[in-house]
Amino acid sequence: MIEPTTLQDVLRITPPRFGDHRGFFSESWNKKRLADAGLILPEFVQDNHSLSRDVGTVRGLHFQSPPHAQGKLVRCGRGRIFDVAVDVRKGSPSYGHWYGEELSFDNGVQLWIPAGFLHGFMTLEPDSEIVYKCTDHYSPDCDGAVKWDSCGISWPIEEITPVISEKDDQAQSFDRFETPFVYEATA
Ligand SMILES: Cc1cn([C@H]2C[C@H](O)[C@@H](COP(=O)(O)OP(=O)(O)O[C@H]3O[C@@H](C)C(=O)[C@@H](O)[C@H]3O)O2)c(=O)[nH]c1=O
Repeated sequence: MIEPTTLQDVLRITPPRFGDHRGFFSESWNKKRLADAGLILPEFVQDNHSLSRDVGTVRGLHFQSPPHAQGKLVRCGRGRIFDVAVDVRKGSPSYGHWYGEELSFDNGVQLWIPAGFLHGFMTLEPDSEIVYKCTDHYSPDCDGAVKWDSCGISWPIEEITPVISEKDDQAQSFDRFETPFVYEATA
């Protein structure tokens, strides 16, 4: 099932799961199935997987600038995360707006986040894992971050100090961020 979100071009994808007495089987990515449903995504060239030990770990908000901008197809492999996209396409009607949703091992929901959005997440269970496909390779020279708490996002756990990387702690705030992305209206 492919569903819109409150952000144009960010999509929610829920692949079917076939359950039986052993557990379930699911095609977590099937290019043809999505194309048959009308969704043709750019080619994926890298798969990423990270583990976050503590509840309240925040990674983000990240982006890669052109020419190595990345679209990401994100899911939770274990545990639960609150995954967020922020529209930073200059000229977009929803510039600066964010969308967040709980992705979990149990719900199997995926988010398609195209280039032009910041991406980040907060873990809601210990030992949560995120798995995501990317449309461009990692490019440290194009890597950038915006401070996780500078975009007005309503994070689900507000009462704890998040576990974050030094890089994310020193990230620029959203009001100083000069976006390298430009909105291109789709038909
Ligand atoms: C992102 C990335 C990192 N690395 C290395 C660099 C560094 O030594 C180590 C950890 O990198 P980071 O601290 O940037 O990892 P992390 O904070 O998990 O970064 C990720 O966050 C989420 C929210 C995203 O959307 C991703 O695109 C990516 O930016 O892994 C790669 O080798 N390839 C990659 O694609």
